[in-house]
Amino acid sequence: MKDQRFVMKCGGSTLAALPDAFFEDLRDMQEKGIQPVIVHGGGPAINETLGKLGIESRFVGGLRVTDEPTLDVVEMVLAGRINKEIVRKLQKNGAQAIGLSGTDGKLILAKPVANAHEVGLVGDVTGVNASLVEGIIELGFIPVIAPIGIDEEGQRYNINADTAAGAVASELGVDTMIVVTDVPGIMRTVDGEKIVLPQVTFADIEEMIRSEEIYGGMIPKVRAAMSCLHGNVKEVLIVNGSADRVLSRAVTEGDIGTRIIRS
Ligand SMILES: Nc1ncnc2c1ncn2[C@@H]1O[C@H](COP(=O)(O)OP(=O)(O)O)[C@@H](O)[C@H]1O
Ligand SMILES: CC(=O)N[C@@H](CCC(=O)OP(=O)(O)O)C(=O)O
Repeated sequence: MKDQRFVMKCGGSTLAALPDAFFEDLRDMQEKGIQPVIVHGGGPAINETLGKLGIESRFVGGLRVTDEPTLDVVEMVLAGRINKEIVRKLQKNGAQAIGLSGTDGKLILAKPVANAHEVGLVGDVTGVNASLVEGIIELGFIPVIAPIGIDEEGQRYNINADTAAGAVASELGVDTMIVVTDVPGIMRTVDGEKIVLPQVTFADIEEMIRSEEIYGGMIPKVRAAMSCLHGNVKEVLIVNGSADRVLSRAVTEGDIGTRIIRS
């Protein structure tokens, strides 16, 4: 990786299980002058809290159907519980971190998604306050960003965390985005055996979506990957968070998980 800066998206599927070693790895990278920017999810924790409140979770095309009461819970869980938990774990392992939501300093500007009539207050990113993120990095902190967006009128939006991370990576102009999840990469069954594909192109992805070999939560990841690879981002890596030294291996060696490239 030429760039010393990268964006990492950390999925809710894996957050609770991330070992201390994962955060120590981030600390070591920070000490070496590598600058991670973290965007996180938290879908399972949102489902759990909504469930406790007796609110049913509904998804259309992988996006949570979000009204104002749901958005209160989404913001509370993502910008409160999960964001602060990540910051605490980083600090406990010797890294320096500051947590913010996309609404702070209008970090993530958003507009309603095209199918807002179906999903409600779900947003697409229209802009990222890159200078705010850069300012935090310059101060020596890892920015930890919750995927809530805001528009110029002050309306909040729930944004899929993969989509938010892709937009942040694009706007910061980093070379690499690393998507940390609960599987070792994009998998395919070959001769009855499940294998991890070391590299996939856009054409491979489109074919695997058509054949339903890529489904569910993997779809927003590959779509966000393709979208940021249309811009300045050169590679997106999908990796498993519990693999040993996964981030430094992804950043320095790139020999882990699935690499998505333009062609
Ligand atoms: N081809 C594929 N290879 C690997 N995982 C896949 C594939 N297609 C769909 N998936 C699913 O995508 C899931 C990861 O997405 P998701 O659960 O939304 O994670 P996260 O919370 O990290 O965003 C995997 O656990 C797996 O069930
Ligand atoms: C619009 C939308 O669906 N937003 C997501 C935001 C969190 C997320 O994306 O978390 P994961 O990365 O863990 O899936 C949600 O409400 O669940």
